[in-house]
Amino acid sequence: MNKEDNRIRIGRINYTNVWPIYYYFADLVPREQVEIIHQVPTGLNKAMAAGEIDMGPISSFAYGESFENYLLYPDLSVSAFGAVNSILLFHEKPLQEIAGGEIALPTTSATSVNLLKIILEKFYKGKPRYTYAPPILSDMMNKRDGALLIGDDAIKESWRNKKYMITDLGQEWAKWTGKWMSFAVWAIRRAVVDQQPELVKGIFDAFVQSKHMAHADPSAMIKEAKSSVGGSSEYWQHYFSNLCYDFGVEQWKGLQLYYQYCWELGFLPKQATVEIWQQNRIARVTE
Ligand SMILES: C=C(O[C@@H]1C=C(C(=O)O)C=C[C@H]1O)C(=O)O
Repeated sequence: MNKEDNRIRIGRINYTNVWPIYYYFADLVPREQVEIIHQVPTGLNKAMAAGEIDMGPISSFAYGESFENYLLYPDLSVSAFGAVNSILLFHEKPLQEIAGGEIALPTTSATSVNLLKIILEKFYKGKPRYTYAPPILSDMMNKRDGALLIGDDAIKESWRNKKYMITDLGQEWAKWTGKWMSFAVWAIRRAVVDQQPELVKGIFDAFVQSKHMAHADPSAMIKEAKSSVGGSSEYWQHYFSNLCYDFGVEQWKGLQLYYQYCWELGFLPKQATVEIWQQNRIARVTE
């Protein structure tokens, strides 16, 4: 809660990928009760862990790090089965040849950097050296074999790119596992669920309604994405309809496998369990 005015503090990833869930949201909740904080995923992950925000999308990896403190909303995520179009590795040589090389990772991401490590280390049996860098492709590729970008940074470079091979990590994950991948999940601090159950429910309903409204008629959202980020209407039509904003059994199964691999490879200290908020009941997801 914001100490001065008691508003609930809600994160928002400042990439286009979350637009459907927010596009109508502000009109559906009492404005005096919510404050929206825009940041890149790693910023939101840290703010949630520090108690500076109360709920919102975080990297699914960050949920795996702090799952004891959070519950997840059902029906809300940024997921894909196969290509995501905005989680992209740029590289000069085929993956087999760079799996032991130098890779630049963006400071904006937590889920996708660990997903890339799983792909290169577990699936391609490599052991690359990683360096973290701000998401600027030309700098990242300086003396490196590959660079990962996420969100709008990845989208814009995919439009400009004439130089590199591009690997979509969602596609790689589906190829090796046959599973869904959820990149962002909607977390709520457990204490907030206890303190503000009605508001937690109202906010959930508003997010879900925004998602349905944006899906039913995406034209205004597509027009705005085109004017503020660039690209064509066809691009955004495909981008939004290709991403999945639901969070159900298929997405949970994919995420459980991701957490298992993160644990096996030592990226997470414990195997995370997915616990879902259900109108004040808690459901633990098991396969
Ligand atoms: C689909 C995307 O997923 C994002 C990737 C994240 C990560 O790698 O930590 C976190 C949140 C998501 O917004 C994207 O960035 O385009």
